[in-house]
Amino acid sequence: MTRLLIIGPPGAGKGTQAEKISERLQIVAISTGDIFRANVKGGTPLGVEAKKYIDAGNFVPDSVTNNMVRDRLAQQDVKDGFLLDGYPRTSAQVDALDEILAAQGQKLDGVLQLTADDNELVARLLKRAEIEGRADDTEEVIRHRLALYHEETQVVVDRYEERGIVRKVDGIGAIDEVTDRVLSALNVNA
Ligand SMILES: Nc1ncnc2c1ncn2[C@@H]1O[C@H](COP(=O)(O)OP(=O)(O)O)[C@@H](O)[C@H]1O
Ligand SMILES: [Mg+2]
Repeated sequence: MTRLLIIGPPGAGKGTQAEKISERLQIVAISTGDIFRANVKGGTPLGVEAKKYIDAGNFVPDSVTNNMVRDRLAQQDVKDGFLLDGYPRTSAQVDALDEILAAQGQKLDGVLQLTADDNELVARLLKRAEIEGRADDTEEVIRHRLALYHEETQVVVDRYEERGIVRKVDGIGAIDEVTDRVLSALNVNA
């Protein structure tokens, strides 16, 4: 049973690496961004609410996001472990996740921090925009999301660092190279 988070700025490769880790460790990867985007696409009430924030590169409010994660972590497929991608992004979300897990008698095993410099991130996201056409992958919105990461999410890393559970991985390089680094940081044989 493994309970992990992957954290890093937009474009660091969280989604890319989360897929590899979840396959290798046989745990479910949960991306809050993907869940929101699916709801936006499906026109659900949650999606309609979330869209206003996401399109502008802002965070969906903590209360909405925390409730969504609480519901998701109550599902059966999470029982063998999980890898959260894109959550928590604020200090209040760290508290909420602690509460959600404590209520189940659980806690986090590790936090994987993926790093890359801003210029690399912008370049990757502009390229992703060509492929996926995400509404929040324009240069202006990307810069705003990076600023928000530095302002709001760096503190999340700091809080987990105090607990001594952060494993930092350089996200620059070929995808497979980064995966090897990630797996060795998790003490998994590639
Ligand atoms: N190691 C890498 N080198 C180059 N491009 C990468 C790498 N990892 C991911 N990418 C690309 O960068 C973009 C952002 O990756 P993604 O996994 O969606 O990041 P995040 O979920 O952290 O925002 C994607 O288009 C992906 O193909
Ligand atoms: Mg992502």
